[in-house]
Formats: sequence, C-alpha cells, structure tokens
Amino acid sequence: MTESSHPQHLSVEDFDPAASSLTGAIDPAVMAELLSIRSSIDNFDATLVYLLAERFKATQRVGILKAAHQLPPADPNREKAQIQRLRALAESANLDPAFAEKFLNFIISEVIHHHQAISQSHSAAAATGTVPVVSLDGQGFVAPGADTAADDGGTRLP
Ligand SMILES: O=C(O)C(=O)C[C@]1(C(=O)O)C=C[C@@H](O)C=C1
Repeated sequence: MTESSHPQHLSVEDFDPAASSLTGAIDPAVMAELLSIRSSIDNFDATLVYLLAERFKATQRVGILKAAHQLPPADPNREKAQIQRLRALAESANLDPAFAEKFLNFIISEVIHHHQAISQSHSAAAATGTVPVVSLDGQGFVAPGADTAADDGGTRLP
C-alpha cells in the first residue's frame, strides 16, 4: 500500500468490497468464501472506527477537564492499570497480550498529544484573555482559521 493509493476524499459509498490484487484463476468457490469472510472483516473494521470515535469523544472531554483544572495530560499509574487489565482481557480472549498493549499505548499516546494541544490552547487563551477553541471533530485540536481572530489559538472576546 503506497501513499498515492490513499485518495483523501473518498466517501464510504466509493468503497469496493471486491477490490483485490489477487491474480490468476481462482476457484469461484474459494473466491466466494474469501469475499464472504472479507464482508465480516469490513463490518468489524467499521465498528472499530465507530468505537475509536466514541473513545476519542470521551478522551476529549477528559482533555478539556484536565486543561481547565491544570492537571497533567498523562497519568502513568492509570495507564499501568489499564494495560494490566487489557493484557488479562486479551489473554482470556486468545488475543496476543503484547499486541493489545501496543495497541492501547498507540491510542493513549495520540490522546496525550490531543490533551497537550487542548492544554496549550487553554494556556494561550488564559494569557491573552481569549476563549480557548476546541474543534468539534472529536480530536481536541485547536481550530485555526475563520473563527480565530489571531494565531494564538483563541477567539477574542468581544
Ligand atoms: O484517564 C485519563 O486521565 C486520560 O487522560 C485518558 C487516557 C486514556 O486514553 O485512557 C489518556 C492518557 C492518560 O495517561 C491515561 C488515560
């Protein structure tokens, strides 16, 4: 998969569930089974996206709460407990616990970046007497541009 194989603005309707690089004569029964399994995989992947979106919505609320009360973005002891729990859950589900840990760490490090962005937005707003701007895309990023009167990540009070 290359960079150029990821057009940015395709919608869900453009998805081709039969897209494949498999070549040569494939037994139609094998192909039918493969497509059937892939259809389940597509449903799982869609669910994962929705689950992740909900998780990031929740962590955005945490980020705003932490920034408003000057709490640090990361909570290492909470992370340790989460990882221990997830590893145990993974084991009981026959999922590689090392993979589960890597996956959670990957998500949490992204969350911490979002928390830091929210915190910077709050600090800049406090320093300049502006209102912190947090985008509504669930990412917790400062939204630069149209609504922001300055480059300091805040919207000026009237
Ligand atoms: O619970 C928190 O304090 C969060 O900020 C959320 C979260 C997470 O994504 O689960 C992210 C960062 C922290 O280090 C711990 C947990």
